[in-house]
Amino acid sequence: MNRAASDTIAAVATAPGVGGVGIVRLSGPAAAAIARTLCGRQALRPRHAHHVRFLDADGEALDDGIVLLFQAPASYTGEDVVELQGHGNPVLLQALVARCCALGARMARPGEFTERAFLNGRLDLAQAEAVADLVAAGDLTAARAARRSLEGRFSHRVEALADELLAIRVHAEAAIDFADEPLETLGGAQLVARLQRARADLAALLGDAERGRRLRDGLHAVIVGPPNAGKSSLLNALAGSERAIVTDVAGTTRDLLRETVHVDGAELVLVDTAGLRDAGDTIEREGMRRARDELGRAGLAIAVVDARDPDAGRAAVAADLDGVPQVLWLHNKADLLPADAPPLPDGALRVSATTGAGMAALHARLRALVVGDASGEGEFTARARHVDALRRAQRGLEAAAAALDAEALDLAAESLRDAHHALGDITRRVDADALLGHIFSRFCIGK
Ligand SMILES: Nc1nc2c(c(=O)[nH]1)N(C=O)[C@@H](CNc1ccc(C(=O)N[C@@H](CCC(=O)O)C(=O)O)cc1)CN2
Ligand SMILES: Nc1nc2c(ncn2[C@@H]2O[C@H](COP(=O)(O)OP(=O)(O)OP(=O)(O)O)[C@@H](O)[C@H]2O)c(=O)[nH]1
Ligand SMILES: [Mg+2]
Repeated sequence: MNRAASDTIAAVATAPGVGGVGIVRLSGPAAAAIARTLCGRQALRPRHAHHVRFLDADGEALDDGIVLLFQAPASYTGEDVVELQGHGNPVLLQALVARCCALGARMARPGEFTERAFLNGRLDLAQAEAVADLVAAGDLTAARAARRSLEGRFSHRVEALADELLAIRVHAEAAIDFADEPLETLGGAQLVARLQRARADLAALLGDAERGRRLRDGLHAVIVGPPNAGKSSLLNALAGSERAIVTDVAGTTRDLLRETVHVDGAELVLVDTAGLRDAGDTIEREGMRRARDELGRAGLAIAVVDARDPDAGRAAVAADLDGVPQVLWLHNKADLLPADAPPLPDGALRVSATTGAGMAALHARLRALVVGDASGEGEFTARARHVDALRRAQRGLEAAAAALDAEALDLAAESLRDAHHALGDITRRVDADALLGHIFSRFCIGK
């Protein structure tokens, strides 16, 4: 496999705009030569910080800064990498990139450094995706989870399972060659037991990946309830700022108001909506229509009712909650309740959006709804792509188990292959050659 790139890429690696320091990164076979010319030096010592002047075509200094050379393969991309660390002025940094291009580099596409790291085997595909997730993480918990994926925690579990499926495939393929014999004599019981274990491992991995996906993508939570229940006040309390207009007039909110909030490390895309009731002018009715529309796409409904008359509130919105995957009932305005208030229905929470009472318990519940109750350990980020692949693998293993049950070995082997390939799609490290290698090394001697 020779995927080594022949061209050298350049880009500003730091965020756009003015900063203390700005970095231009080069990667590829000409990176070191370009850097030597640009810095006017005969040689650059790898992994050594040289303070130099970055020179323009006429030998004039563009800037002064630090140059760093990472020699292949010990670099981020696996190629020669050079960093030009200059002053954080975007005009200067662009001029440095232009100078690199004049000396033989070309502008990098978005993600191309990490793509090269993947193509050179420094990262697998899931790890490369985790780099983007780490950079985009909205808080420390999400960043920690993305870092675990980047370190390979998710990939290692996928690969361990892929290895086990490979072994099961090898066993099944071998048994096909002796199809005249009964499956029992070919270790059929062992095969079934192994497959059973793999299915359990896959189910556990799928659960963790689904939580990882929610950690990354956030949960789409729609706040609904009758007018004046305190929906907009709740949005403001969760957002920590006065985003929505709050008044004591029923029917204040009409438009949908969207706000991304982080609750104990879990991301929620909150949507405030118009109060639901059988009244209102044309504008309010359009607001309610939008609220119901939004509910149809929600992963969670946060149903807010007035704690002093929760039954009326529930009656007003219950019909609209059909089909919403999860519903959290909030009895708001708890501060106005008498001390001897009746007990809450199961799963409901009492809060006060204005005093903050009960908000800590609400945070904990929301976090659990997003990422589950699992302890912090083992958390990693995942993407919809990964969850889809794991589901495909799950369907393959189910089909394989059914085929084995019917002693249809050919079919079982085919489904096992589908499942194995689905896992391979996640890291893109499993390929046909690996299977062939295993099969030939184990079964072909003397045959
Ligand atoms: N200045 C700077 N800071 C940075 C990066 C960078 O590229 N440049 N990174 C960019 O994402 C992140 C760090 N990631 C990196 C990953 C690998 C290597 C690297 O050179 N790896 C070699 C050597 C390993 C070693 O000696 O520890 C290797 O893996 O062989 C460098 C940075 C965050 N901070
Ligand atoms: N005492 C008390 N008042 C609250 C609480 N939450 C909201 N309110 C008050 O209730 C009134 C209505 O609050 P909003 O947040 O506008 O209610 P809403 O559900 O968004 O109402 P609509 O947008 O009209 O559907 C305001 O006067 C708030 O100050 C609470 O927890 N305790
Ligand atoms: Mg409102």
